[in-house]
Amino acid sequence: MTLHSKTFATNSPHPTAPIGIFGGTFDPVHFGHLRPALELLEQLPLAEIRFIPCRQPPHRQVPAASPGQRLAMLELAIAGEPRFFADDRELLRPGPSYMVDTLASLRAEQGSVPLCLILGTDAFRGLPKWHRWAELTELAHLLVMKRPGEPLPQEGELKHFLESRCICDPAQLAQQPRGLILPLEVTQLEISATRIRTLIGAGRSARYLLPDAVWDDIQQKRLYSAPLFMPEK
Ligand SMILES: Nc1ncnc2c1ncn2[C@@H]1O[C@H](COP(=O)(O)OP(=O)(O)OP(=O)(O)O)[C@@H](O)[C@H]1O
Ligand SMILES: O=C(O)c1ccc[n+]([C@@H]2O[C@H](COP(=O)([O-])O)[C@@H](O)[C@H]2O)c1
Repeated sequence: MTLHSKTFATNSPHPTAPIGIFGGTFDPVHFGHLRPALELLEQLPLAEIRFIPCRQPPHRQVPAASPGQRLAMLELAIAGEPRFFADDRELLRPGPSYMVDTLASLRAEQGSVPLCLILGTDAFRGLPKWHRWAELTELAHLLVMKRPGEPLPQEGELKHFLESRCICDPAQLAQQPRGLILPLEVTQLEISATRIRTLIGAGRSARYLLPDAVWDDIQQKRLYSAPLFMPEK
């Protein structure tokens, strides 16, 4: 397994344009990640989107594919979009992949450039279980993408957290480095990595749920097809 750091776009025509940060397990990456991310690039004043696969998800089982396998699939998936980048910082960091640590390292590199953490509504609703979650908006804005069957919180502390920071105008993201929440409508694709792993485990095809290059890679390496699939150490 070879992990490597990529060089990121530093010659953007808008050096202070916000950077999108899309964290996930990406086990595997699929069109439910890629299509909404492209729509955010088109709709918002973002310079780029960095996909950051986590090494050890804090609140779920160890991923089925290894860090190197998940990074390889991600790189295949984003190869054709010049403003998508894979960032392997969480894969290189031992221990649980806490997002607050990731955002702190990005903030140290980027100074006052606005950072926008991209989340689906399911991940947003789980936010109070995240490590030092209230600090996330001290480091970044949040972009919350609607996900099928996953409404925004309607009560409790998260509703208050959302309402006290919620904006409607995307232009505001570029005017301050952190602290705002923008809920977004994206094309609703009811695709999940869990469903893809289940299909493959049952001997069925996952074609057309993810890029062909990723599907070819999965087949070539026999990922997810138990009992043949042995995750790389
Ligand atoms: N179909 C989708 N539409 C919108 N957002 C999505 C979709 N699938 C995943 N996301 C968002 O992408 C981020 C990373 O998700 P993740 O890598 O866990 O994918 P997943 O499909 O939810 O995986 P799993 O089924 O293994 O939990 C999360 O913020 C999640 O809300
Ligand atoms: O920081 C945390 O405590 C934390 C807890 C749960 C999830 N996350 C991050 O949220 C992102 C989506 O997680 P998941 O489990 O939906 O793939 C991914 O980047 C995780 O590292 C982060």
